Amino acid sequence: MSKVAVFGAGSWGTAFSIVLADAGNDVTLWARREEVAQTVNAQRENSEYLPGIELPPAVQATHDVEKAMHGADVVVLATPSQSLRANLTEWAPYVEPGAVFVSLMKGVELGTLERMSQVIAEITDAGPERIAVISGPNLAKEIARREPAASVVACADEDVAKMLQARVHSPAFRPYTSVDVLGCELGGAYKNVVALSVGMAVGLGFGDNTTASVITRGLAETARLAMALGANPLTLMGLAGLGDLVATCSSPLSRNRTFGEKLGQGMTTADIYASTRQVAEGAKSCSSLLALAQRTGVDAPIAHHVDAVVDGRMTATEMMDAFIARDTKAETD
Ligand SMILES: NC(=O)C1=CN([C@@H]2O[C@H](COP(=O)(O)OP(=O)(O)OC[C@H]3O[C@@H](n4cnc5c(N)ncnc54)[C@H](O)[C@@H]3O)[C@@H](O)[C@H]2O)C=CC1
Ligand SMILES: O=C(CO)COP(=O)(O)O
Repeated sequence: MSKVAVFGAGSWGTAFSIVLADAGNDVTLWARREEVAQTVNAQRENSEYLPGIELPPAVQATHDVEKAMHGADVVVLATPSQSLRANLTEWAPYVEPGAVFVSLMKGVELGTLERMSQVIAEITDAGPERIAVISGPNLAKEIARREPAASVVACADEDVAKMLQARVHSPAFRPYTSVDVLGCELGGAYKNVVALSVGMAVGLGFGDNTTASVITRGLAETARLAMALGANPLTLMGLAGLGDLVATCSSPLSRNRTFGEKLGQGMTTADIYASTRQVAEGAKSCSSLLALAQRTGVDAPIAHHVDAVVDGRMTATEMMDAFIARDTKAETD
């Protein structure tokens, strides 16, 4: 059996451990808090993040980094994007030589404006053939319940993408390969920002015309930036683009959409942070994606307005009014 180390025992790290175990891997799940690792091992459940889901015997949790890394040829990273740099700096000395990194994270680092694959490359000595991304319409709770879903495994080296595809293909999880790491990462990070604005529309009481309009213009904005940075446009039409955008913007399970809904109902960002432990990546990545768009010379009205609402400089109502009042133009511009 092949061993995979999963770092981050939150919703997605835990749910993805189930996929890996179902696909025939031996999984060591690293938890930041020792008591979480102990509970997982004793009760076969991560009661805080995935209550009611029984973890298969092939998933063992630990708080010990060295133990988690030992013998693992694949290292899966599922922490919040903004803490990855600090986390990986601590973990890098224990990585097995030649191990492949897989990012499950959907954010862009504040300040550096780096995607997670870029942060991994900077902190470790791994080349692009050792850095992959898995991204798609994969809400953790549904994946943990083994509801059928597809996803994309992207790596610049297609053979490595195929190797990982085989390692994560389970009875309920269907992975497709891609070599477009950048397109997958930007699709994953941007859909969170769009989901925030869709959530705001829902929180304000608007219906499906509004949300469909925002989703569609969100896809146009994502594609504009991703293509300017070199992504394959077809990636944005695929599972890591449109697929994830639709899942996240439609689902009450999405933390980003829920965060937006609360903003739409008038809660402040500080109040929302105080009300949950769960990460909503878009609330930070709206700033980094906006800065990336500005640096690239790309128009990003959704990121611009979402950033203003999250930062308390504008209300959700003012954002929706501003969307409609913008200078008119051709749809395909
Ligand atoms: N939950 C989901 O449905 C999906 C989430 N993702 C992505 O996976 C990544 C992780 O998200 P979730 O597991 O959902 O988040 P979560 O909020 O459920 O869990 C976050 C995990 O990170 C840990 N953590 C928090 N701060 C930390 C720090 N400073 N250092 C180390 N660990 C820290 C927490 O203890 C927890 O284990 C995010 O980038 C998210 O966008 C991707 C696909 C699906
Ligand atoms: O990325 C996700 C689904 O693919 C999960 O979205 P949220 O982080 O908004 O819950």
